[in-house]
Amino acid sequence: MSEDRPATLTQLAADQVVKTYRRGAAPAVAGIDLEIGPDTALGIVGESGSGKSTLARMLAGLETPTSGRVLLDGEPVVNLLRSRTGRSDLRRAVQYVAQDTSSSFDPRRTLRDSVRLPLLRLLRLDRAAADARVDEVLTSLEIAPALADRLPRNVSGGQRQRFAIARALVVSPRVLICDEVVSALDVSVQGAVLNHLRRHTVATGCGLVFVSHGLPATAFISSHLLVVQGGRAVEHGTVEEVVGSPRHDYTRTLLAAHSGPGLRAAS
Ligand SMILES: Nc1ncnc2c1ncn2[C@@H]1O[C@H](COP(=O)(O)OP(=O)(O)OP(=O)(O)O)[C@@H](O)[C@H]1O
Repeated sequence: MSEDRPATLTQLAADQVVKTYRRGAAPAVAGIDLEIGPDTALGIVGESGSGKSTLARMLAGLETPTSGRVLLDGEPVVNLLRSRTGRSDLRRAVQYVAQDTSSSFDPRRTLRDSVRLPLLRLLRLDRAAADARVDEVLTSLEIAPALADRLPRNVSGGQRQRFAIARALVVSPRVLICDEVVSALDVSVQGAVLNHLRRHTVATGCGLVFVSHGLPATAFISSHLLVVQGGRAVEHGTVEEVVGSPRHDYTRTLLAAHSGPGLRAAS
């Protein structure tokens, strides 16, 4: 890991993480280092099967590395996962939103109930304080309050995705991990969700990991880009560096495939 950044600014780090799902199989992630600070919005791009989701899930503590370590404030995440307090600390600090929200909500609870739940369970807020916080986050994400009283099956996929983001943000995580959260949305909704995410992370200093096939969306929202191929980081730098002067052929291929008006660095 780089030595030029004060350790206190690194919230979440991967230290040579490897994930091999089956003995003898090629690793899905083959030794990646990264650091996420409060000012970092790291976009992870690469083709299908390159290991992006595996890396994101390891960062969230949802997948255990075969070797290497994920560290939250310097503490190995595997240690945190051993105790209830540690798991709770990890969930407060790091939230993960997946692409497929169809099964991530309890079908019998209203969306408001689901968004409120982490406040009751993780932050131990009372019901009134939790409701006030839910309203605050729904408003910031421009979600119509009436939608929150519906069951998950009674809203669109795009609306459910916004509720999944609200449920992650409600506990004010220090790092938000978004795994292909806009890929299934139509273009106009994609833009709105990206704008909300960008505004929120910039305003609150929440670190962001944004996994996507889509280079334009990723470049828009990110301060840094990690380009992965076959489980390895082939390029890692600021958006300006990677988009402006790519050093690897694979990055140049990705950029050529996505050249167009939407591809620009986040300011
Ligand atoms: N639970 C699992 N068990 C076995 N192999 C897996 C598992 N999850 C992922 N893999 C394999 O690991 C490799 C990387 O998959 P991963 O989903 O991390 O890639 P990705 O870049 O996120 O792909 P996509 O963009 O298609 O989601 C692939 O070869 C995949 O088949």
